[in-house]
Amino acid sequence: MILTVTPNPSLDRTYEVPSLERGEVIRATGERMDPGGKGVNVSRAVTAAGRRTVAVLPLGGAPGALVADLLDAQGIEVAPVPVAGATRSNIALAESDGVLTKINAPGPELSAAEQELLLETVREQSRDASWIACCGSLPRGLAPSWYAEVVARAHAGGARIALDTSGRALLEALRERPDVVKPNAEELAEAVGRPLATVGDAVKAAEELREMGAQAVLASLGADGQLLVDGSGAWFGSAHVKVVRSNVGAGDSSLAGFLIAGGSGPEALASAVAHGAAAVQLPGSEMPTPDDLDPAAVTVTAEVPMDRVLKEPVS
Ligand SMILES: Nc1ncnc2c1ncn2[C@@H]1O[C@H](COP(=O)(O)OP(=O)(O)O)[C@@H](O)[C@H]1O
Ligand SMILES: O=P(O)(O)OC[C@H]1O[C@](O)(COP(=O)(O)O)[C@@H](O)[C@@H]1O
Repeated sequence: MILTVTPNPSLDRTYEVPSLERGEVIRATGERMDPGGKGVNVSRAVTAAGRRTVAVLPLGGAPGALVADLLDAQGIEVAPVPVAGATRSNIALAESDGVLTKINAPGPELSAAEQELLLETVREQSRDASWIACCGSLPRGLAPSWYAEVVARAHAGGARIALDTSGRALLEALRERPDVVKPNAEELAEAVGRPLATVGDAVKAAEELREMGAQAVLASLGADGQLLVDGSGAWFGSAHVKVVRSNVGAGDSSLAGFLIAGGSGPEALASAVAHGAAAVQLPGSEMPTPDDLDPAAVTVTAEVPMDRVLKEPVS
């Protein structure tokens, strides 16, 4: 079973708009609502793949009830932690030229009792988990060391941990040696405090995260593909994508693909790339089913193109 932990879930609202004009009334041409948050999306993708997952998440207020209903409709097993504050709503504005603008709300502050209940729920649900995926930003109330504590507890219980977060929450958790971390290019650049211009820059940054404690780094580089750097070396994976519809949740879909395929090595990287490529061709944060995947379009190589200039460099 793959357990996911999303301390700050969301109701994701996507509006399709012709283009963004500041200060104007913009009429949306389409809208959709998805249950969101990075771990929630991992659970949606794992469920879409026909594998068992349980999603632990705080839920509160009317948006929280809606997230619960949407997850129920998708057949996702949830271990909810009831909280007094309302679950946040995150907005994505998808322009017709493919540019996406996101507004992520801070979310409710968790009280001391709610924090304790969240940790206790993670502990209870961890019993038959082979992997625990801890994903997304931390809500107010949780200390930046929160994920570090979850990693330490999971390892003590014999589970492996995948961590997808950023900033201090990521840096503090590295000391507990998470089995895999999944930064995107911006998060990787922020973690090492340097810009990334080439694939080689990303490899060096990933190696630095390993020196700081990560056992493996699955770095997603948007349109440029993905890198896996672990104790035995580095691999680069990419896939041809015809039309990008929405990249919301593409990283989450990738992480799910990686874990479903065992969570280590080049085959897991290939699955991560296939899941990311499929996700960007679906609307909103819809997660791919096996029928959406095109493994033949994926290339994985140990000959990492170190000098390749990134299409989406991070300055
Ligand atoms: N514009 C794109 N074209 C092709 N593939 C993409 C594109 N954007 C994302 N992907 C695929 O989805 C994966 C995850 O996307 P990325 O933007 O790196 O992650 P995140 O959603 O975490 O920010 C990428 O590594 C790639 O495989
Ligand atoms: O916890 P954060 O960093 O605010 O991110 C939450 C958002 O991330 C998502 O999981 C999307 O993930 P990506 O940013 O990887 O595309 C949304 O569902 C959610 O709105």
